[in-house]
Amino acid sequence: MQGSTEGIVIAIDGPSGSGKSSTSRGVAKERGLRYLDTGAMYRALTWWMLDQGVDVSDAAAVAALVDRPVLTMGTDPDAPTVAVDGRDVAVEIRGKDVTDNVSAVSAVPETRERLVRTQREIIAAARAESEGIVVEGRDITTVVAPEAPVKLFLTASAEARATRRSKEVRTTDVAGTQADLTRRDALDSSRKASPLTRTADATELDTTGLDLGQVITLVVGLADAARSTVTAAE
Ligand SMILES: Nc1ncnc2c1ncn2[C@@H]1O[C@H](COP(=O)(O)OP(=O)(O)OP(=O)(O)O)[C@@H](O)[C@H]1O
Ligand SMILES: Nc1ccn([C@H]2C[C@H](O)[C@@H](COP(=O)(O)O)O2)c(=O)n1
Repeated sequence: MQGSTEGIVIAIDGPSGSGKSSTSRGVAKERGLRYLDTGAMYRALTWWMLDQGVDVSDAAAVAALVDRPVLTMGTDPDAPTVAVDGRDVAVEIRGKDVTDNVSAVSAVPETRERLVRTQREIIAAARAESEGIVVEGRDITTVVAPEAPVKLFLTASAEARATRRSKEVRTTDVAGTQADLTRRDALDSSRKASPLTRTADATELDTTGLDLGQVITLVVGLADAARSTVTAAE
């Protein structure tokens, strides 16, 4: 269990489009915490590989280069940033090319070793310097921060997720959007290295019938309860 002298860690996992980023940012803003989007880190590494002309279906080629690019993550929930070798790639990492290839890069064990190491460094710095951090991704509750006092597995029906994402990217092709989310979930859940899974001690929160404000309020409540439990125990 984490002590109150250091900031809290709130770990959130879940499938694509379940609301991890929006919820995490909202909670971090409400409680003055830092925010880390680990998916953006996998996307940034994928962008760099593609930019270098690396064949990302070749795991050995990806593994040989994972330590090359310098990733810099800004953890202010009001303005999170992601840079590769000093270049802001916030827009580029949301492109179709990166989205189509990020699961392949994420499945390479060396990719995960490198990024998990960096994520733990960012978490440790945030805990030392602030009230704590909300971290979201696919393996935060299981691998990156299994000791976090708040562990959530966010879900929503595939239809709800596709409808939300279609609205966000302004497409009427909800079926196509759903197929893309489902394809990525299948890859991320079936890979050998740290697949997306819910552990027994993570609270599952199905947000299908809830709006974003309601989800944020629920998670803030869980975070406040965890903080007061840790403080009372010391
Ligand atoms: N509870 C909710 N109700 C309605 N819309 C929501 C809710 N939660 C998130 N959204 C919206 O759904 C879309 C997807 O949310 P978000 O990007 O936070 O999901 P994610 O799990 O981080 O996705 P990814 O894993 O693909 O990065 C966004 O447009 C967001 O505003
Ligand atoms: N902790 C994480 C975070 C992300 N990934 C991979 C798998 C996702 O498909 C991809 C992009 O993430 P998103 O921006 O959709 O949250 O990155 C992972 O393997 N582990």
